[in-house]
Amino acid sequence: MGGAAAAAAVALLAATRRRPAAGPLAFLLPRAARAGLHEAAAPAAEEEKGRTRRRRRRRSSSSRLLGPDIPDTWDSPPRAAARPSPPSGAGVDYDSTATIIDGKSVAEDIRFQIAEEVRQMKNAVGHVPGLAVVLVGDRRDSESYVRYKIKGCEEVGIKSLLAELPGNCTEDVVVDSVSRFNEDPSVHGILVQLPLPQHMDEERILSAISLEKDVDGFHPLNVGNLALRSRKPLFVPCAAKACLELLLQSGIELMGKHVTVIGRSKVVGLPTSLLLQRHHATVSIIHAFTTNPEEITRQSDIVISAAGVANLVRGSWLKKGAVVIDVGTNPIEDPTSDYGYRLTGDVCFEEAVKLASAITPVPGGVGPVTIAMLLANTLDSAKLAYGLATESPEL
Ligand SMILES: NC(=O)C1=CN([C@@H]2O[C@H](COP(=O)(O)OP(=O)(O)OC[C@H]3O[C@@H](n4cnc5c(N)ncnc54)[C@H](OP(=O)(O)O)[C@@H]3O)[C@@H](O)[C@H]2O)C=CC1
Ligand SMILES: Nc1nc(=O)c2c([nH]1)NC[C@@H]1CN(c3ccc(C(=O)N[C@@H](CCC(=O)O)C(=O)O)cc3)C=[N+]21
Repeated sequence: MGGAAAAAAVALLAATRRRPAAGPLAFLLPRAARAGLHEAAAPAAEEEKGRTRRRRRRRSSSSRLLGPDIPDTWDSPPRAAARPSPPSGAGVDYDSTATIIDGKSVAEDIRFQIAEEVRQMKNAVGHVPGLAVVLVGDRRDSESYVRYKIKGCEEVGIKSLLAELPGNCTEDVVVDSVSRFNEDPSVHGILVQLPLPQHMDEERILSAISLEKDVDGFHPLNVGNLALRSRKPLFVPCAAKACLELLLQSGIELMGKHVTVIGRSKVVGLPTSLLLQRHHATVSIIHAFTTNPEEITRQSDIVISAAGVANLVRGSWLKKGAVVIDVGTNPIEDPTSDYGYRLTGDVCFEEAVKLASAITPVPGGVGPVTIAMLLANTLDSAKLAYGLATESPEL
């Protein structure tokens, strides 16, 4: 963001007020056109419209945004292929009163706040946060996700560095790249994009990231501290934080609620279930060996799915009024799309939206908030490095 735009963004921030009390989810309803950060320097009339929109979307007081947060050795059964698609709901009136939780809007608010804090940091210490991304190989999906992360950095004024390594390089080359970023004082966060090529020892590479720069929160010590009630991790994995942020911002109570998490990976399922327990939810975990998963989800107030299986969660898996958070991001063939495929979640949206009280879409739900949380973790890391914070914030 340029100087003028940043100044306008500050003015805009100063003009915002807390969200007026409305229905708990009213401020997250989708809107036709959402002002991006780049529009902060828009002319006065546009700016006034932006202010009104932002006022409507102020964060709820229960949400905590910025925080500086076991090896998986089980054998997996053969991975279930994408389930057969249910009848297409395209163009159909869903006959639903569910709130569609707008992740893009939540992410935009978070980025807006981060941009302001980055500006303040620059004024205070003359430095901005830095995020280093290590990308090994040429998987198209990984390349896209890395692009989103770098674009997110640009939008909020975080410096980004990218190390692109060939898929056939050695593990040592990746570890060396991580080590260089560990030693670079302008880098506050290091992310090694997963999955890594099969010949590499993921645990070894992730453990090479210094604890203070582990903005993905995958370091065993960060995972362990997340699991222990008396401890606090430096960083919490971004997708888990995103799920909690969406629930809290949507005014959804967690204490004593039965939440089912589908998936137990270190990227999403495991940290999400641990974070939910810290918020006093009663958590059930479903994985690939679970029998009759639908019996568990049918009893759940909240279902969070991160299995990576398209259309796994059908309407019949949900109780009426359940809240559904769909983390799954699965490419499925679609000859009508420009690229020949489109992204879909784990949840059969057309069926679930008829039963749920609130639901995240894919795309436009958890994904953009995950990226925003990566920026938040990087900012928090830089705050600690420059002495602007003394400990990681509450989870
Ligand atoms: N939107 C976002 O921000 C993000 C989205 N994602 C998406 O989330 C999904 C999951 O990602 P990730 O956790 O990295 O994936 P993994 O493959 O590492 O883990 C998947 C988990 O789901 C479980 N699982 C797989 N199939 C089934 C099934 N049929 N029934 C029940 N459980 C099942 C597995 O069980 P087991 O442990 O027994 O093998 C495993 O624990 C993917 O679609 C990914 O693209 C990921 C990160 C962020
Ligand atoms: N070290 C590491 N950390 C990760 O956090 C990590 C990773 N590796 N490897 C892959 C998974 C996946 N993941 C996503 C992040 C954002 C979107 C996202 O922004 N999705 C958009 C859609 C994007 C599109 O349209 O292509 C959305 O849902 O709206 C999706 C998936 C993070 N992961």
